[in-house]
Amino acid sequence: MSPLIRVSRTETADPALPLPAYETAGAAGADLRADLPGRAPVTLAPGERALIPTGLRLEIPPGYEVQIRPRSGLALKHGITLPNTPGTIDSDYRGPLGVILMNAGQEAFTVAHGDRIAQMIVAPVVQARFELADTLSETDRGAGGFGSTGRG
Ligand SMILES: O=c1ccn([C@H]2C[C@H](O)[C@@H](COP(=O)(O)OP(=O)(O)OP(=O)(O)O)O2)c(=O)[nH]1
Repeated sequence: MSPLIRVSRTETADPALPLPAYETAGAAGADLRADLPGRAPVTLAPGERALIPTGLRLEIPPGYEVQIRPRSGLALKHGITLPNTPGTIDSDYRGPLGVILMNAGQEAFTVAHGDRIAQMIVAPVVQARFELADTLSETDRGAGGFGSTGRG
């Protein structure tokens, strides 16, 4: 069965704003909306970023995380992205969910109340254990990285 994420609204949120929703049967991401009730739209100049409230708090079940990712349409048409993509929402976080929106385009972009600004992906996550070791197991790759296997 799919995990249940309990959602509450922040004190100042617009109760009429739709909750995150999957737009199609096979969608991986549920769209998040800007919650700016009674506030002027937020205009991002080229290169500018802002924390946009969603008006939501999440109760993510243990063993899961939420990733906040850009919407490709906004990215392609307007250069709108998230500098921290994918934003990580921890299962024990109960604060307001915010989206750090950045304008990597060449023109100003305005976010209005209710706009779909990003999408959230729910994913299983594991916590590893960490142990200090004197030596690590050997592999064919060894220390090769950062393009060590050549171009293409
Ligand atoms: O795009 C984001 C990223 C994070 N968060 C919230 C939820 C997350 O659980 C918390 C902490 O995020 P993160 O661990 O990425 O931030 P940090 O800079 O390491 O802060 P902290 O020291 O609070 O963990 O902030 C958001 O609302 N939106």
